[in-house]
Amino acid sequence: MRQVVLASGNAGKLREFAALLAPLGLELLPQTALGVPAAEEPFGTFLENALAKARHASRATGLPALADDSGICVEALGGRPGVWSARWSAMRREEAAAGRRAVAAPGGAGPADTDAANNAQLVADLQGQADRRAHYYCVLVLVRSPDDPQPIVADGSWYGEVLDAPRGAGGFGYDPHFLIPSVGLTAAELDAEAKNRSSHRGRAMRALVERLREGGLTQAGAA
Ligand SMILES: O=c1nc[nH]c2c1ncn2[C@H]1C[C@H](O)[C@@H](COP(=O)(O)OP(=O)(O)OP(=O)(O)O)O1
Ligand SMILES: [Mg+2]
Repeated sequence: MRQVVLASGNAGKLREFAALLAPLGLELLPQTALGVPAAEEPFGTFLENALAKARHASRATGLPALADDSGICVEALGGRPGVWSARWSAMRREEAAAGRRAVAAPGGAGPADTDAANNAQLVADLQGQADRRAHYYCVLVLVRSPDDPQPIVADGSWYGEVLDAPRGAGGFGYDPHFLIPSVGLTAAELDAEAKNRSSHRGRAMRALVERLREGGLTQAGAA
């Protein structure tokens, strides 16, 4: 296996993957460069959404595909935004309009909200809340074909706290509001290498590489 489609349209993720995967000698092709439209991600688990994204990109291109589904899970919000992270501000608007907490599945193929809107929503949700604990979660799924019976799966978490006031210009998404207490910096204040060393995505990627080294891909005839 040399060419792999990256089943993501998120520029922040793509930058991080380029660094994380450089040592593997794989040629990574962002799905956007191949004209693959965003997949639906309607499920209530990160795993199911990642699998759907990987299959979608592999089916569209005929290539192996790697997908990432990730989000921020906040203790005081019962683990939300979670799988709704990319569409959190729209989700909360819909809930407010409906006057109740939504039970429906996450956002389908609708466009993600801007980071600024999602961050503002999260800060508003935590107004007056003393418990700031949160973690990022990332699951990666690699399929060799759209019908691969043995998807390779790895995950990772990164623990921190949500800050009201943003700090830092690196990273993407919720990073300016995500404080790592042990270093006293937000994820957006870390340089790219430092973020990859400790992030949910970095951990998941290293676990995935471990799986690949165990023989997953070379045995499967996709080389
Ligand atoms: O390291 C991170 N630093 C900050 N924010 C992050 C991170 N990792 C995930 N996140 C947030 C961004 C987005 O609000 C959601 C992912 O949503 P998710 O559906 O997996 O990605 P996406 O829609 O942006 O792109 P795509 O589905 O094409 O990969 O979690
Ligand atoms: Mg998405």
